[in-house]
Amino acid sequence: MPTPHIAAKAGEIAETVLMPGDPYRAKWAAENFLDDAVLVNEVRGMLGFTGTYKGNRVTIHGSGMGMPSLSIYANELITEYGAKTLIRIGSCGAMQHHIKVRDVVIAMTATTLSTPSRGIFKELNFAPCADYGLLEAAVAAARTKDTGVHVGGIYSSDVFYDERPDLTEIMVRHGILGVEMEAAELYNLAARHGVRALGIMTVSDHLLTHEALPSTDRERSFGDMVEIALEAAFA
Ligand SMILES: O=P(O)(O)O[C@H]1O[C@H](CO)[C@@H](O)[C@H]1O
Ligand SMILES: O=c1cc[nH]c(=O)[nH]1
Repeated sequence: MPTPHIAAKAGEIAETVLMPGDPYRAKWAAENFLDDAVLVNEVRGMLGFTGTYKGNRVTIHGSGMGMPSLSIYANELITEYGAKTLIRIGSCGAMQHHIKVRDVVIAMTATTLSTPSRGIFKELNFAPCADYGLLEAAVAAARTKDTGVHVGGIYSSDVFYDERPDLTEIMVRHGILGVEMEAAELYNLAARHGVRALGIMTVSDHLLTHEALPSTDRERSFGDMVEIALEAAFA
């Protein structure tokens, strides 16, 4: 400590870490939802802040996009800084007609074609799984809000620009709620290290209707999701 990718000193990272893909979403969330937020990392522009929420210490740290990037930050946060609860606060593309843009999706599990853990699991099709206590608390927190909430399986993709309409059709037909790019490996790492993890995503675009929010909204407008994550972490 510090690590190759995180410059925070010992004790500057909280046991509870919220992880958006976007480092500027981390900044916005820290400034708007934490008290006394302090910048604790900016190596490579991957911003991390530590502050408090209702008196509880929290770090909000970017993961970057994609499972290899998330894997670097989550590994270092867990093994070097002692993170015990990691909640992804992400965006996703909806894959079902009953899900609307700006609804919140809470991931029980995440289907993949591959993850950075494939080399460890080899022939084993390990089922990445959310922490049930966090999941239950997040659903309860979400039910207190007006936002639509959906709980189920998502797809963690290695690509944003997908060239497999056949695969999308299969996932839609099997009830996958949405697509994002990090949750499966977060769940794999949490299982490996015995910590808690949950993925909460706000729908930023729709694969079936082709609606899409602008990047500024993806950075600065997903407040319900941040509050759901914070309430779940300390329930
Ligand atoms: O908005 P974030 O949290 O980055 O999440 C989604 O957005 C990125 C792609 O635009 C990927 O990281 C995907 O998982
Ligand atoms: O990975 C992602 C994230 C948001 N929207 C998508 O379509 N894909």
